[in-house]
Amino acid sequence: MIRRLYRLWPDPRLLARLWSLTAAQAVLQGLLLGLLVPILHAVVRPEPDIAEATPWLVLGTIGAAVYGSLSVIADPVGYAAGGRLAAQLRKRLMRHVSTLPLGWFTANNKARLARGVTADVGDAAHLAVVIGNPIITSTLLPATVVAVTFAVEWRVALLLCAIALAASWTLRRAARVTAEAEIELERASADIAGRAIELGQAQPVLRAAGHADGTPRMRAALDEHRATYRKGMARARRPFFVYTGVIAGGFVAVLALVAGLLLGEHVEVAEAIALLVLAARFLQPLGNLIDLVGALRAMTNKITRIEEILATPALPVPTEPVSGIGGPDIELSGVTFTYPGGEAPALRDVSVRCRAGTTTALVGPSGSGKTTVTRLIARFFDVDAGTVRVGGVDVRELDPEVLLDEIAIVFQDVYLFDDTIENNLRLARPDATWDELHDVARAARLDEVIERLPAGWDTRVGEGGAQLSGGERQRVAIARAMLKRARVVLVDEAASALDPENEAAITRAIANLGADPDRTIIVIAHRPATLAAADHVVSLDAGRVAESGTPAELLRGGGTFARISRQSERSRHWRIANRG
Ligand SMILES: Nc1ncnc2c1ncn2[C@@H]1O[C@H](COP(=O)(O)OP(=O)(O)OP(=O)(O)O)[C@@H](O)[C@H]1O
Repeated sequence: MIRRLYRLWPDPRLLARLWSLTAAQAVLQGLLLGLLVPILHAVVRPEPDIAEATPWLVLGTIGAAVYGSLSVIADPVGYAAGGRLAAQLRKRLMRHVSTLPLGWFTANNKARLARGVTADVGDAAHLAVVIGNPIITSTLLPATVVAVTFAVEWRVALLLCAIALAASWTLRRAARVTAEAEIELERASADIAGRAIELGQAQPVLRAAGHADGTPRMRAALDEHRATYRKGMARARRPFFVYTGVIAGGFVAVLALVAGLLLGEHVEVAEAIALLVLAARFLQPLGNLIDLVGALRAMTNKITRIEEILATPALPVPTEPVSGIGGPDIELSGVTFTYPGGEAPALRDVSVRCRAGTTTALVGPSGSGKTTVTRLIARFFDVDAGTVRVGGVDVRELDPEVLLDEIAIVFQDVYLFDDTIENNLRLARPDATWDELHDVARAARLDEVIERLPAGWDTRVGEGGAQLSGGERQRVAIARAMLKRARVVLVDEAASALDPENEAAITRAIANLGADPDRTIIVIAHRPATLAAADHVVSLDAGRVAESGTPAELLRGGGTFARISRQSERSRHWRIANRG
């Protein structure tokens, strides 16, 4: 554990200093206890010899002064260490995270990162100081005491070694049982949390059925949780009792052995007293170790989570990156890709060519790989086989900043900052003039949204853009892409139903984006109007290109694309007829 902690910090000198001070104090304490032997030897006799005891007493006083000084030095070091260690580790995590592929930032991983950077790092740093020190003291002090005891009476020293072995075995068992009990408790807690969510979500149904306080399944989960908790606690406590028994039994054994040695005249009274004091100082820190088991486990979990993030491989950066592209054409050739941890490839041998200045529509059933194509172009991930080229350059050879400068992404669910519309647009180009802002707003059909807002351009859009509808947020993102003058724009058109005004506006906005002959657009299309306006359509199925060509060619071909188009046309008419 100590080694794992040490490896976690980029500059572990602070930790090393702190732990060396603690180690020095523990060893010194053990050695000072050893001085008891000659002192008691000189004093505990029919005629005490103070002169014989004096040098040892002086040595003891010097040792105590050194011990005191070490405490004075160690206290502020320990006090400051927690905060500094946390800051160091946070910096290391953030630096590593900034090198990870964008594809790593899934909702799950973002939650892991947030927990890692805040709670886990803070706790790990705090525990490194708060647990590291007692662990060092509780192991080094008994070890020094055993060494000193060997110098006095080897039989007692051997008995102490046997007690240490038994304690260590029980401690390991306690740790294992605690871990198992924790897993069981966690499982039962997750189950009960699931039932609680269900209880909340299903309230209307439950009330209607006269089960407002939950179904028998929910009550059974509660009972099960209670039983597991009781069983887990009882199981986890057992090794603790055994450990306490080992320590107490150990002391009785030492007492018996020392008494036997005294009666057999193998040791004198002074030595017997010293041996009992040494045994007491040996057993007390050893006894404390059991209290650290729980904290140690908590720390192991936190360290494992931090280590997992740090172990995620960074996006490889070329040694001599290409610093610019020619035209904005895009080419995927023979691309095969499986998501990290995924079982089947999301794309298999996919080849797609998008000429500069054209609009390509990606279509296909859910899960066919449309989003994956756009993610690979933006290099959220690297392909397993084949190449992705932007402007003729393999994206792996391109300077990552250049690639991100050239590309704008319009997600289905656009995230906006809780700021004004103006500032949300200026994010793309802070020095844009008012004319430019108005131009892009008009082209993205955002002008009509701004006109309706109470404070126009100065309207704050709320957390994540909550004040605007999904379609309106997409228009902001399209305007941003225009302002950025991105030559490659990847659009994931909103799949959910939009009101006719937003739908028409977004189709128009995408068409305006594509009006620039120096811009290539790839749009994951869900609307017939977008498909009809595309220069080229690529239809994907189960990660493969099923068909490709102009919309007219594909319609004539009568394949999947023609079928999807006809279906969506029919449902569109159906919707319109229903509205009417
Ligand atoms: N982050 C991920 N990790 C693992 N597998 C993923 C991930 N994202 C997508 N996949 C899988 O890759 C395959 C292709 O997914 P993709 O999102 O590209 O499809 P899609 O055509 O865009 O679907 P949709 O229209 O539903 O968005 C699917 O089988 C999906 O389950």
